[in-house]
Order: sequence, then C-alpha cells, then structure tokens
Amino acid sequence: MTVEKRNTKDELGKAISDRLVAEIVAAQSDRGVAHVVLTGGSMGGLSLQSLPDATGVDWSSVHFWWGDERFVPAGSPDRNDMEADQSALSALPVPAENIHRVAGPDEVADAEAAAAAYSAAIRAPKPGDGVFDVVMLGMGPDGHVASLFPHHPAQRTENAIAIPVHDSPKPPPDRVSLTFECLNRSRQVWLLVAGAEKADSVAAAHAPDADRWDVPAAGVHGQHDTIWWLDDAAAAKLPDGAPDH
Ligand SMILES: O=C(O)[C@H](O)[C@@H](O)[C@H](O)[C@H](O)COP(=O)(O)O
Repeated sequence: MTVEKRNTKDELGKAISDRLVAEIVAAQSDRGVAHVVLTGGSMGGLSLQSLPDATGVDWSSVHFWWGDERFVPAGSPDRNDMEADQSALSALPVPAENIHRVAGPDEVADAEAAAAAYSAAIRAPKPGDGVFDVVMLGMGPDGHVASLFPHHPAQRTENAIAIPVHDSPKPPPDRVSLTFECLNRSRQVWLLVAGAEKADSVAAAHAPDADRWDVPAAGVHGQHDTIWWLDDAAAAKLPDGAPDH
C-alpha cells in the first residue's frame, strides 16, 4: 500500500491524471491494451484532465469501465459517467465499443438486469486478460467506495462481479456496483480522496483492525498496488499526518 499526498485537491487531481496516462502507456506496452475503471464524484473529472493532451497512448486500445453507476437513464446529469464524458471521454478517439457503460432504466427493466449485463460484459473474452489495470474509486465521507456502503447488505454479496444495490443511503436509491471480489482482482486500486470531511474515514480505513463492513474503503486492494491519493485535508487524521507505507 502506498500513500501519495499532495497539498491541494487540484494538485492531487493533476498528479493522478498524469500517473494514469503513464499507467495506460505501461499497460499497452506490456499487454497491448489498457482497462481502466473510472469513478464519479468530483475526483472523477479531475482524474482525467491530462488524458486529452496525452502523447504515446493508443486510444483504440483503451477500455473504460465504471466502478458503479446510478440506475438512471443514459444522458442524465445524475449518472457517474456524465463527469467523465464532459471532462475527457468526448475529446478522446476511443471507439464507442470500448466505453463500457452500465445500462440504465431506458435500456433494461431494473438494476438486477443492468448488473447482469455489466457482469457479462466484464466476463466476456477481450484483449488482454480481462483484468482491470487501474481501478479508481472516490470515497464518500462515510467511507463508501463504488456503491458499497457501510452496513449495507449488498456489500456482502458473494460470487458476483456486479450487483444491484437498492435503498442506497445516498440518492439515488437504485444503483449497480462492482463487488469487492471483482475490484480486488485488479492490478492497481487507487482511492482518490480530498477534503477535510473525509479525514475520519481515511483514518478509520487505515486502522490495523479496520473492517470493510464499517468502512468499505478498507476492503479494496490491488493485486500489485493499492494507492491512497490524498490531499492534506483528507490525510490530516492519519497517525503521523504525512504517512508513507
Ligand atoms: O455514486 C455516487 O453517489 C458518487 O459518485 C460517490 O460515490 C462519489 O464518488 C463519492 O462520494 C466521492 O465523491 P467526491 O470525490 O466528490 O468526494
């Protein structure tokens, strides 16, 4: 596990997006393809800011996915994919079939059907080995990641890739989320966290006895690396204030 700390949220966003470009280039050099999982929230857009000007990326071999999606229609400003579309994806020559969105109620009957279709898309044979190279996850003040919320029963679903989530404590109530099982097969998992309102959950997730039932962010790990990208405010309650692991 690594902590990457920057003074401000803007500096953090720039550092994340520069590193994302480097990881896409590295994945393409190793396997010819890169699979990247995007996040919603305010860090979602900031994390993509360097992509439109990046050099050395073969955009025809980049696949974008989402860690979770709100079960609302395509094009709704409430969808997590809107932020990515507006901040970067619309400016990139990525083939439409490489942008793997979660279906909304305009396409399928319910979040169960959306989760099943998304699971099938993830399972389908694809270039590379189908393992996500980089998963980016924002974290809510309550410690939730994707749509895995503290003390919410959906969090405990086993043997699944993507799951429907109902009665989300944060609106909208119906969502689709990747599971811990799926997220934790990824090469790298990045937690993108800025702001003083996140400091308690950041500290709780780093406690030695942290339990993902209480703090879901404590339960996500990459196979190769787990990086906590923090601004000063979010890192303020970590034991030494400026941790390095
Ligand atoms: O699905 C959602 O309701 C949001 O996307 C949410 O999960 C968000 O990612 C986090 O709350 C972090 O958001 P910020 O990065 O804006 O703090």
